[in-house]
Amino acid sequence: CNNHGTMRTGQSSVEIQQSILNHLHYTQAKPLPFATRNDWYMATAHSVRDQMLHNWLTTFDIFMSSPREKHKIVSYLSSEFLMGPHLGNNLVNLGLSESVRKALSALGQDLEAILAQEVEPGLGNGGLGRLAACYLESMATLRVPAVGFGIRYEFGIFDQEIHNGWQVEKGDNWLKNGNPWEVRRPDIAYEVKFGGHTEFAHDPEGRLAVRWIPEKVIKGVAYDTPVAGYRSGGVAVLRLWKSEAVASFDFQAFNAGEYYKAVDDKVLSETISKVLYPNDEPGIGKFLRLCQQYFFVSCSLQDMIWFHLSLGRGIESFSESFAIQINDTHPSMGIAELMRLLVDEHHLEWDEAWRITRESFAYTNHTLLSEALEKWPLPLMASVLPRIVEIIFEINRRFLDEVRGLFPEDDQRIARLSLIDETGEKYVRMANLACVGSHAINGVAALHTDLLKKTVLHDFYELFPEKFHNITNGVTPRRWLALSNPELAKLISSKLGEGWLSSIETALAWLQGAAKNTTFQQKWLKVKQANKIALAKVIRERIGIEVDPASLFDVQVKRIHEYKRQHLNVLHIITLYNRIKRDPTADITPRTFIFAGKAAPGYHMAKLIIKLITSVADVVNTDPDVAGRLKVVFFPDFNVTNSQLIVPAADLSEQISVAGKEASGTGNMKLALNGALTIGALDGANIEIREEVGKENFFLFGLEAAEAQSLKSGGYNPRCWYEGNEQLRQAIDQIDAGTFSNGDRQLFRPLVDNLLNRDEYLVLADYQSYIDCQDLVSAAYCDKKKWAEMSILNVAGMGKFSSDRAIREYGEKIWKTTAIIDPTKY
Ligand SMILES: CCc1ccc([C@H](C)CC(=O)N[C@@H]2O[C@H](CO)[C@@H](O)[C@H](O)[C@H]2O)cc1
Repeated sequence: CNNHGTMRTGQSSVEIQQSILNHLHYTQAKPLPFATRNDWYMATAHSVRDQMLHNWLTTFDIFMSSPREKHKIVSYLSSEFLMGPHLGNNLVNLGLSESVRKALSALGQDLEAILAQEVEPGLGNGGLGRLAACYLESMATLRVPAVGFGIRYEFGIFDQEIHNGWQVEKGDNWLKNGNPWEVRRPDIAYEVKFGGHTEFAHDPEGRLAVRWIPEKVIKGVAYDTPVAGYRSGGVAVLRLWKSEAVASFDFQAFNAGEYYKAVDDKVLSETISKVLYPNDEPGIGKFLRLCQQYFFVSCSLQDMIWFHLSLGRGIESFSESFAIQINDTHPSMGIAELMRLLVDEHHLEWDEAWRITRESFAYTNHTLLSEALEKWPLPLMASVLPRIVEIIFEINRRFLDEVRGLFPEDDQRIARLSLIDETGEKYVRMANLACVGSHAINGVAALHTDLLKKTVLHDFYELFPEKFHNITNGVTPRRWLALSNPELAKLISSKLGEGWLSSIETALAWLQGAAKNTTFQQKWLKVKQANKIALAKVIRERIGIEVDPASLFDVQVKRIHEYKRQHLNVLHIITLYNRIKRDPTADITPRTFIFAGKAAPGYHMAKLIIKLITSVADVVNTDPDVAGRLKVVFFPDFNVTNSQLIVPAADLSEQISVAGKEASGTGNMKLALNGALTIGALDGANIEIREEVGKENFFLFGLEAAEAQSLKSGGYNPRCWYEGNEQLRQAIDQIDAGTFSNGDRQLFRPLVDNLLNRDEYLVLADYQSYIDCQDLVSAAYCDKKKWAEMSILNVAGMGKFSSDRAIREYGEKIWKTTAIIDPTKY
């Protein structure tokens, strides 16, 4: 027993049984006969949490007792962490699944039912948020000292319901039953200033300094959630900030009978961490979003400085303690905030402060969509964050002086590089601030990083080529294989033995040897079939559609966005439908098309695409000529839990964004890791997946990024492609004529107009190549043996796409961190 108090970390099913009963008694305070399903879930969760907190405190001790300079802490700043449900994943990573299953069944409880009790924390929109979660788990697995800093939104991403074919958003009150995985830290709280003005003043030591007199001060309180590594004893921490009023009750106002005023401050203050913004592509930034971004970076940096100084180190060595990664531009105000803290509060000279800041920060870009680069209206930022704007001006003045030195007379370049966009309304360019204030900049896939250097960040690449790195995304094989597809994981273990889950980079390739083995192929297909039958059951129960598990499960699951081209997928479905209508005896490979994904509430074209999918489904699914050979399903409320259900059942992975638009994609990796074959263009990480699995095991179609770019800049006229292709024309005419909308010709007019007149994402240009490629897929699927071989080779080629590999690269190329070795283990 160590100095962490009584031993509560027995791992035998009997000890766990006792621990669960203890928590039911001492934590849930529920007499056994009255325990609800949620009480059993909470008690089980607390028992598992005990194990993780023990590992965390043990790891922390090792960290604190190891020589200071040896370890740098990674601070991953992200406005989103899409963690998914914790219990199942923690059981896999701690190796407790079987003993907890046994303990619960001894107590008359079923683990599956308890698992289903957990409400997932949907604190993210999509790729960016989920990547942050996979990276935290890999940092814990690799024992890299790491903290994920973010916002504890009270309401996460909305729950999606489909009413009459349309998306309807429902508030996500995920904390309604409480959250057993977090620990509130009332003693870890920081004040954050907003509004007001700045003035020069002499500080107590007589130094002239700038003082920020805020109009409002908000308190940020930390909530810690441990993130377990896979069988490494490592633990990372997710530290999320909740906004609260400094004084949660104004007694004077109350006495004066102003009851509302008494709690005014409380209500207002709590608004900052109230809800996640459901957009995954930036629009004009909202005031609250700006406050959210500044709030969590200020709390996080104050917390890092406090910890650094508590190690007895001087502020000047701050960058040796922390490697700060900003997840896209959302936390980039941290650069100006660290300057404010170092200059105004710790009285460092500007240059010294700037050295520390640059050495500390690194920036990851996740999107190429130019309109996606965040920029804040200067007047808004100046009124909310007056001191931050002054610092940004000073950073800009010094930076542009540097640039003028290198490129005299090149005013265009100066204007493009400036942190302030002065073309029309004045804006602060957050990507420019991120590039100037960081020592490293990376894209998330080879093509993406290349395009960053050539396009949106070209000027910065010319200025700081040494800063640019590529680190292709990765996903954790623990959640996305071992947890969501245990039968496939077992089958792989039968070939690779144990341990491969923490070294898939090297281990998975060994599967190649079994790809042609008939027995192994049959077992492989059997596992896939079982996953498809399980999904078919859920689709029948939740959506009321009967799908055939023997059909090809064709899956497109991701946020709804025109560049991801869900509507191109629909054009294929209509084309197949017309083939059957033309000749009902035609030989069609039966397919079940499964779509899932949320549309940003204000993104009307994306919502119309959902309506198109559900409308085509209503016609195709009930057409007697089709006779069930085609089924179209829109699976509602795509989130981590539902993704874990759908991904293992996929035969075909739709990665059909137009080349040059999808930065990387991570769904493509999860689906291939679960044996799906990919149909895709040469976009994002598709290119690297195709290289790793073998060109012959990938269904490629479409224009390449350069071709797409030149077609667009060469005056692309989509109407020509429409007129030049009978099948395409018929499909679009049907949508326009109301074939899928009970004759209503207005409903899809905006979509048809867009396709015929703009088609920014080259749907019509890529249509025929896509259809031809899909015909190859249908033919290939009929040869089960060949398909099984290709599926096995896809999984064998997924080693590179482990988030462990990506984290190792960040450690080597950017953070210069080393893992915390557990002396007891080695
Ligand atoms: C301001 C609103 C907002 C919110 C999120 C974002 C993200 C950058 C969008 C996003 O999730 N990008 C995705 O990031 C993944 C992880 O790197 C990539 O795999 C996807 O290609 C990329 O679209 C932009 C703007």
